[in-house]
Amino acid sequence: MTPAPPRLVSRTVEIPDPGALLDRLPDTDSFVWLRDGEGLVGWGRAAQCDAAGEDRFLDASDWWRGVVAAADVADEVRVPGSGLVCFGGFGFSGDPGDSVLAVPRVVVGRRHGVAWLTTTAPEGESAALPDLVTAYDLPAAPVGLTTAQGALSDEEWTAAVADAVARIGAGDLEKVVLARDVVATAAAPVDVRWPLRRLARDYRRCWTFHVDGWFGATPEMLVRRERGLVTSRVLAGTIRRTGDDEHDLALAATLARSSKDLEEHEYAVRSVADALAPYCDSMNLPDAPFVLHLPNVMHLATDVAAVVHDTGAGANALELAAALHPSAAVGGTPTKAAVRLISEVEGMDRGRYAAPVGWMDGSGDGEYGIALRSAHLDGATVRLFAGCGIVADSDPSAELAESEAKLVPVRDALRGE
Ligand SMILES: C=C(O[C@@H]1C=C(C(=O)O)C=C[C@H]1O)C(=O)O
Repeated sequence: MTPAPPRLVSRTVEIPDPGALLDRLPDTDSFVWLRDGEGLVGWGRAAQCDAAGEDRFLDASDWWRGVVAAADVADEVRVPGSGLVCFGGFGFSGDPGDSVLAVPRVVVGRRHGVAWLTTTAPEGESAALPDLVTAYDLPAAPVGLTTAQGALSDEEWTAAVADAVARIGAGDLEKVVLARDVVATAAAPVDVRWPLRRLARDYRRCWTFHVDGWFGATPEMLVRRERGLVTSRVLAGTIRRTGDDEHDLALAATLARSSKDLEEHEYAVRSVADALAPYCDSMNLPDAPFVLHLPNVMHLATDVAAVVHDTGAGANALELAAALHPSAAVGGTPTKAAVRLISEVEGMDRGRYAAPVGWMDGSGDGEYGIALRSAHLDGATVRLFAGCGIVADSDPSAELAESEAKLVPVRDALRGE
């Protein structure tokens, strides 16, 4: 049961350039969605819906529709992300599926150079007036970090990959994405603003996020809905970078021609296109993927675009995310068989790793990324996750190396300068 929607009062005003948005964040209960200096940061909770189970997305979306219908909103900026907004983080699987949709008390946003401040409070309570002038002390670096294996040892995980390859060979399924976790422990509680700053600085083409202790910098946009235009960035097919630019370019060319990677990519694009089709018209699917260069890896990437049926009453960003999750990029093909195999062989609960994370506004516009290159912070413990698409000719030790490369962003972000 989701809670009855509260009546919220929300005010948005344009503000002078607030500088780096991450510098405005206090150290408690923050929400972050940033790419290349733009996006939203927030803190405090004016309202919250906890959801779980198979219906977690649609329960949360119904709650949000109720909140929006009851709210008193004045928004002088009127762009996607201004006015009333919620942040959401969702469980990967429906069991237990622990998820949240929360409305921050304060949001500071920037889009195309225009900045705004939104304050929201339950009716009858006065809104928090934030202090955007005081610079906070710089967050301290994590101290005394040690790293340990997660649910499976390296040997156990490569054995699970080999098992999955055999199942694919036997015709049980075509592709499955298997993930592993690694646990880092610091000597004192970690201030999430430290890794967030590093990720936002080093991974500018990714979306740096934080909701409820789940943070990371994802390169994969599950769905963006902006005034009725729907886009999705599909990734699948990966090569590690070597640090030698010339060699990396040659590797990128190999990636663009690799039949294993192209096949894996094709599954992922098809799953996104099929899932969006019932909600959208005029879909544009590029003929061939491009190579996305990130500091740690390169991916085959395809940007899918479409127009949502009936902008006003049509599916909102969260409902589209619900239709898309789990895509072949993080589940596999066919989805049901892949998700079953994941729960059989991974030996861990993914929590919110590889699930939708992002924000949505009162018009249903928003962005939900896939929570990859991510971790869960709980006090002094950080649990990092990474996974790989396994197909018929996957080599378990190469997949282990690929998962290590995908752990690099968060690992590096936790290091001191
Ligand atoms: C599962 C992850 O990444 C996904 C798997 C990829 C692959 O197997 O090539 C590439 C990008 C993502 O879709 C991860 O980063 O943990």
